[in-house]
Amino acid sequence: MFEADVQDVAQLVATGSIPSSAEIDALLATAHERYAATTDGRVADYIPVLGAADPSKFGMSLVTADGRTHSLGDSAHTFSIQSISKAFVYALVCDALGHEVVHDRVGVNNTGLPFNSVVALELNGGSPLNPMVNAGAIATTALVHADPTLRWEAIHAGLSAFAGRELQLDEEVFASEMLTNHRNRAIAHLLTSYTRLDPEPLGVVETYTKQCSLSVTAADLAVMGATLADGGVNPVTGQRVVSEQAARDTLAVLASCGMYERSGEWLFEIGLPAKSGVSGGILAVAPGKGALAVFSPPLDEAGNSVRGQRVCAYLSRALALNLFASAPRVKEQSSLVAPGSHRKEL
Ligand SMILES: NC(=O)CC[C@H](N)C(=O)O
Repeated sequence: MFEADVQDVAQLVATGSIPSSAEIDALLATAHERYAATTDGRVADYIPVLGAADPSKFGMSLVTADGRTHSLGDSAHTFSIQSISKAFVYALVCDALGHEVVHDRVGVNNTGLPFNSVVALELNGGSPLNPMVNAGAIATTALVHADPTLRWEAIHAGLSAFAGRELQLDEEVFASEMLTNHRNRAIAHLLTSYTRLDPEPLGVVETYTKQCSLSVTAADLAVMGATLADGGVNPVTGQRVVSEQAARDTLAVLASCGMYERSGEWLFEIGLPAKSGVSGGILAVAPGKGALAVFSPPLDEAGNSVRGQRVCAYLSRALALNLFASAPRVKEQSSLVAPGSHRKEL
């Protein structure tokens, strides 16, 4: 899908080298121009208030792991973070409890099914399989704290630290989703029946819905992603938000599950850990380098922003960010090859 779309894109930055600020600005401008006229995709409306989003809004922001920010278009437009929150709540839980706890309760494998699938739970004996689908995210949110007030405070403070500013709750989105989140309530009850949720299920769904209703901009998301790219330290504020291990764990889960049932295609073609949300945000992280966030509400069938995916495909290629396209000299420095050793030619 994306390969065909970006076949004409030249790699403008040598693999392994650091692009200049002017190069990044020029590439963002080209990406914006290239995809501004795209009309594919549909705005999500199963959460009623999201259906009123302006499909023409289009913004992007790139923050490097050393804290340089580049933004374009509607990068300061606020929208609810939705499923992108799942990545950061997972990071906070891994930081506090260690990944083993979430691994036992949730898992790290792709379901191959839509993000709000009930069948996926039933097929797997009540295991949500991963923390990026709704079932796994609800189970992960439950691990933050058994007390609902402390649970919300920890999530609000944690996600704000990732963004480097205090994030606000979008009350309208929260109210709209609380009126219509019957499927998530069913999922939480099912998790309880499988003893995968300790606190009261509806209380956990309320916290989960709140975390999804936090208001962010593309610029915020890029800082949040750059914090993961920077091993858990927010490169703009300098604050350590989570451990290096928790940041690494999160990026690994984003690579396998962040784009739901399209995660395989995404990794194959774009080669970056990423997370999408139904309000139209996409965040792609280049470990050690930085993060790119795009906001554009029209979505594909899997619930991923259409323009967002295309911009990421374009910039991953132009900026040589694909993790699997490593430069030969990186290979020589790898600890897997002992210095001075020569592998026998096969
Ligand atoms: N994919 C998403 O962004 C889904 C999040 C949304 N709050 C839900 O639970 O359905």
